[in-house]
Parts: sequence; structure tokens; C-alpha cells
Amino acid sequence: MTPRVYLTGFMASGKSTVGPLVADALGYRFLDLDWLVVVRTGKSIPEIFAEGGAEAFRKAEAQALEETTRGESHVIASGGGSLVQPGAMDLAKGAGTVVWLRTSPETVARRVGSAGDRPMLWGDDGRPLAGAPLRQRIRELMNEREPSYAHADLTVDADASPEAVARAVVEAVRAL
Ligand SMILES: Nc1ncnc2c1ncn2[C@@H]1O[C@H](COP(=O)(O)OP(=O)(O)OP(=O)(O)O)[C@@H](O)[C@H]1O
Ligand SMILES: O=C(O)C1=C[C@@H](O)[C@@H](O)[C@H](O)C1
Ligand SMILES: [Mg+2]
Repeated sequence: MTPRVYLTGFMASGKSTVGPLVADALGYRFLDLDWLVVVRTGKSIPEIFAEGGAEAFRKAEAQALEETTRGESHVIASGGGSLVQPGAMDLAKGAGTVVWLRTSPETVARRVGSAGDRPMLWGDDGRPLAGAPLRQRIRELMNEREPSYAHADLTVDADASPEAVARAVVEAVRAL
């Protein structure tokens, strides 16, 4: 069995929700990369973006990702933008199996509800997008990122229930 399973995919694809279910089924521990960033920096994600912009966040995120490649087996919920950064997908694939939770933009829009604590879904004025501009932003960012997510080792349809998605991930990983 692969020592680590990295879940990747767009915001609200369910990485943090499905991850613990997959970890339980495989007998691995669960680690959330966004949580690790918050713990290591001592700041919330919106605080990191507000103080140092996306650049500061990506730097902290890259350091946290590097940390996950060492140590014991884990199921890791990566951040929605982490494995699309240069070199990050290859790093994760070298350390474990990467699974893309693929969602439709409609599912994402429904699940995020409002862009609240996700700075990548805020407007130029620093306020959360809503309605049509939010849906537009989701579509644009998803189009930009999908070619990178597609480099994952495995792809699972993540529009289904968390339990069904977790089962599909476990089956796919075991079948490797
Ligand atoms: N398969 C699912 N079915 C229905 N609702 C889901 C499913 N997966 C996640 N959700 C809901 O969608 C929201 C976002 O899920 P989650 O935080 O797990 O996404 P994420 O991929 O970790 O996003 P982010 O990249 O922003 O951390 C939560 O409210 C969660 O309860
Ligand atoms: O898709 C993204 O770029 C992000 C997703 C979240 O998991 C967080 O890592 C952060 O809000 C940025
Ligand atoms: Mg998450």
C-alpha cells in the first residue's frame, strides 16, 4: 500500500470531509494541510492573505506540504490550490498516491454557499463574492486548475455523498 494518500481538487470538492472517512477505512491518520498551515504560522488563512497576500500563503503552504512528505502514513487533505503550484504535484506523487476529487462548478457553488473564509473567492475589493460573480469566479478558476488536477494518479467523481466518495477513493487506492 502507498504510504500516503493526497486528496486534491477544487475548493469544496470535499477533501476535508472525505479525508477522515478514507483515513478510517485505510487505518491511516488524517492530516489537513490547511490546518497545518494555520498551526505552523499561528494565523488564520484570511489573516495570512490579508497580511502577506497570496504569495505569503503559498509559501507557508509549500512548507507544510514538504513536511507531509516525511514521517508516517497519512491521508492528507491538500488545499484546493496547493498541488497546482509549480512542482507540488510531482512532490506529492513522489510521496504517495494523489487522488483528484472531481466536482462540477454547480456542486462547488452550492456547497460553498458564500465565499466567507476562502480568500480565493473574494473580489478585488477584498469582500466575499456572491451570486453570479461567485459562480463566474468558480468556473474561471476551475478551468485554470483542472489541467493540473488531471495529473493526479487517480480521479474520483466527488459530486456524490461523502460516504460514497470515500468508498470510491478507498477502492481506487486499493486497486492500484
Ligand atoms: N460529498 C459531499 N456531499 C455533500 N456535501 C459535501 C460533500 N463533501 C463536502 N461537502 C460539504 O461541502 C463543504 C465543503 O467541504 P470541504 O470543506 O470538505 O471541502 P474542501 O475540499 O476541503 O475545501 P477547501 O479546499 O476549501 O478546504 C462542507 O460544508 C461540507 O460539509
Ligand atoms: O483553492 C485555493 O486556492 C484555496 C483552498 C483552500 O483549501 C485554502 O488552502 C485557501 O483558502 C486557498
Ligand atoms: Mg479543506
